[in-house]
Amino acid sequence: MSRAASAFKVLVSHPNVPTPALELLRSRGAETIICQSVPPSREEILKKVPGVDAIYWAHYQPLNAGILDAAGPQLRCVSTMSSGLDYADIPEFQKRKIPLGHTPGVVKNSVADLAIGLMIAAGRHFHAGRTEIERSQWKVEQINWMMGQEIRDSVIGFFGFGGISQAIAKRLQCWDVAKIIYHTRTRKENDGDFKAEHVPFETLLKESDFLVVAAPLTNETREKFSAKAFELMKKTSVFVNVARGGLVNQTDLHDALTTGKIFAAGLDVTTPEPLPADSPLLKLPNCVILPHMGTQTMKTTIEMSLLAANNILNCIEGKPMIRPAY
Ligand SMILES: O=C(O)C(=O)CO
Repeated sequence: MSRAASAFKVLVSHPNVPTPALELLRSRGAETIICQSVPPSREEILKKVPGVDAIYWAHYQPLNAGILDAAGPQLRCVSTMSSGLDYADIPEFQKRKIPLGHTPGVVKNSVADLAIGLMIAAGRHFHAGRTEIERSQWKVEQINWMMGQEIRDSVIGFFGFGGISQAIAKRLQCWDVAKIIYHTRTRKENDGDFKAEHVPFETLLKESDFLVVAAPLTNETREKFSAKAFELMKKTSVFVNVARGGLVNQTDLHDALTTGKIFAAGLDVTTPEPLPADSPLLKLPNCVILPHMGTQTMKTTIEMSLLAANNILNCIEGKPMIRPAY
């Protein structure tokens, strides 16, 4: 264990941060100031944050100038406990030269597992099938009932080809897929490891049998999947989003699912979150929706929490963050 830094204060924005991460911070000299509200209350954060050396941001509320101003000029660093940073005002951190860390990498396995679950659940009518049982509509005598899409012999397309997409591609190596294609701004050096091919966005849309979205939400990717995109996709295609709801125009997705432009969708992320219980998307038989639980396993949550703590500790101890955001 490295030398304990002199005492410093860390504001922890959520009471459920795993104990190993809190113990790690304390073992290296941190006094942890833990917010108790669930869901986190901005009022409590603003009350407790003045004077801290570091902020451990463990939820998805805006992380912006308001929080940095309230913390004060002694603030040395912030780490989120998330991979995505769409809720953080990164330019504001850059302007103030405050290091910001996050937790990509460690999320890839649990999100990849869930994405494959969604590919199958949406492609094979898990939601509609369950509903039919509840409605006593189990039509097992009909040979063409609940016909779904198979992963075998399919073209699997990825929008984004970072850690999560690559973890999915790695898992699919033994699923007898026809081809793996992906679209990113630039070609990935290691795509050959996954027998994947870089293609233009339009080709991704036209050729994918399963299209998985696993890219950050930025100004460039916002609503990238709208009517124009769904129009180009195969009528038999399955659309899966494990990234952020904001990459999709949900009204257009609803239209694509109800008019047969695409076959089905599996979503772990929506806009807004939580999705209102009366959302029209929830009424669709060909849409499987989960409450943003890609990283919800104990193993991954602990890994994320430790990485966030280590980002902060590195910074306090004068070393580069393990996963800096910029
Ligand atoms: O880490 C993230 O950004 C997540 O969305 C967790 O599911």
